[in-house]
Amino acid sequence: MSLLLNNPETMQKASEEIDAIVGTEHILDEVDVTKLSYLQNILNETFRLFPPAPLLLPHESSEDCTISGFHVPRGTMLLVNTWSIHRDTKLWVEPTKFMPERFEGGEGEGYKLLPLRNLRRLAVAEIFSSESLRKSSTVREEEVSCLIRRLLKVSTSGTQNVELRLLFSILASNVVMRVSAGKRCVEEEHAGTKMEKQLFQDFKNKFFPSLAMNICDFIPILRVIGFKGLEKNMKRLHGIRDDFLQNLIDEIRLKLKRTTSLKADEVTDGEERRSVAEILLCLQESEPEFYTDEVIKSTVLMMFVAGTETSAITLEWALTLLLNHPKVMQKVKAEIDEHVGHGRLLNESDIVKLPYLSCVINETLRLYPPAPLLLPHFSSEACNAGGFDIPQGTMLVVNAWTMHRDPKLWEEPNEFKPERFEAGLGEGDGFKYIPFGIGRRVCPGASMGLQIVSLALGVLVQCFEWDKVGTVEDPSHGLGMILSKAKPLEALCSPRRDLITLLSHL
Ligand code: HEM
Repeated sequence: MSLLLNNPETMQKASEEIDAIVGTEHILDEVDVTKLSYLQNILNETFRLFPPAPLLLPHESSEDCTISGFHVPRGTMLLVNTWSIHRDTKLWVEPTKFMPERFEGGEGEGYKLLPLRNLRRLAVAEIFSSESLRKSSTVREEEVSCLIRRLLKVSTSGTQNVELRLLFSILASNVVMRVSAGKRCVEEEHAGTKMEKQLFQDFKNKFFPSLAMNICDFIPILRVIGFKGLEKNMKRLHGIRDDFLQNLIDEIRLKLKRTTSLKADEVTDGEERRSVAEILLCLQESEPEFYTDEVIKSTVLMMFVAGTETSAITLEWALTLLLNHPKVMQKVKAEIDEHVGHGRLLNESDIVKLPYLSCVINETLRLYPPAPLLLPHFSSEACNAGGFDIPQGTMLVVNAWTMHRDPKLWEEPNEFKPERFEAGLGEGDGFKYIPFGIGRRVCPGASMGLQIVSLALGVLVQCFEWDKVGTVEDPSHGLGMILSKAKPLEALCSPRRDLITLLSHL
């Protein structure tokens, strides 16, 4: 009540909601309360700012356990400081401000009320570690083989013009979906059918909201004043995504129950590869308060959204650049022929032996970083960046695109010259080349993204002859927060003669 008295606009908005939903015919009752989402946001925000039990009640660990990386012996008294979690600047935008709107669209229900830093540590240790990456290599190799089979099917009768954007997007989405949730986004049996396009479009609509939604991440005021019915659309989208993700994890939970009652350590130590959702569901058994369904859904969602288009777009740009630079294409091919040969398909363990292929991918990411403005960052304290005083709580947008093409930092910055990466990046060069961001919020999936792109590009060059459809493949890019090619890539493709025998066995 005190907060409402001090915030008359919020009071007004709450009373308008009650008038609209309850009306003046009867006194508001408990059934009405469930329909009053803004009122509930006010309560959530009040609990966040003034939790009645800021230290919760002391808990005693009944057995040895690990909480967020800390070993907690049996019989330890545990105090949870809700007050500081709820006012942590790394978790909340303007945490001391009373803003019930922050809970709109379900935001804050799950992971935001949890220590995100710990979740990130978990992500790095369990999901993106080199061991997890190694275990998921078969997924990437199988999906790349699927792509090759598709290309082979259309091109065995002779050189064919193929549209690659959809194929690359399906490849990346299937890999990320299998790694995160254990199943494909589109099954191979639907390859090339209308059903495939429809299924994939449905997937995209769920996880890649329109430009309007992205714009509001960068210009938050648009959320408050409303932008093209944005608030309504976001709520609708949140509902659709949430149903999809909940069904997905319920399905996995059921499967886990049916098969075995594995414990998390058995799951992570074993050789068998398990999806991220499966690992988290097993951890849920021992730490249900931390690994809630909300946390699991958020983690899987984050992987879909951040991992699929970025990888697919990089692959599309890389092949575009190779088509426009036949000498570079030739050099990549020669490297693969020398180190892998024609007797077997290139696999992930070959990538370290292909430094020039890596240079091509680095140079692609320099010229066309898929997230040219990275993600918006927020200054948790006042600082000075590049000579500018940045007050605490400022939204910072880093323009990686400009840095990657700055003539003070790069020689002939607009030229495609993979050789510039041959000597590796020197100390401090990391700050001028940031396709994955840098620092604490650096992309945790960078290694996985690089593996997807390197493997797919390497195998495409190893198995097929490629050519442009016209004289030059148009390198212009579209508008948006994600730097995709303006015109989807089409190319002429035919199987390499030397590899016909190998390809016929795929
Ligand atoms: C070539 C492929 C990729 C590129 C270029 C890329 C790039 C980026 C960039 C620029 C950011 C923001 C960093 C910042 O603002 O400082 C980011 C964040 C993120 N990326 Fe990637 N990414 C790629 C692949 C992946 C993959 C495959 C995954 C997981 C499956 C992934 C998961 C994430 C996540 C979860 C975040 C958010 C991290 C946070 O907020 O702390 N990315 N990525």
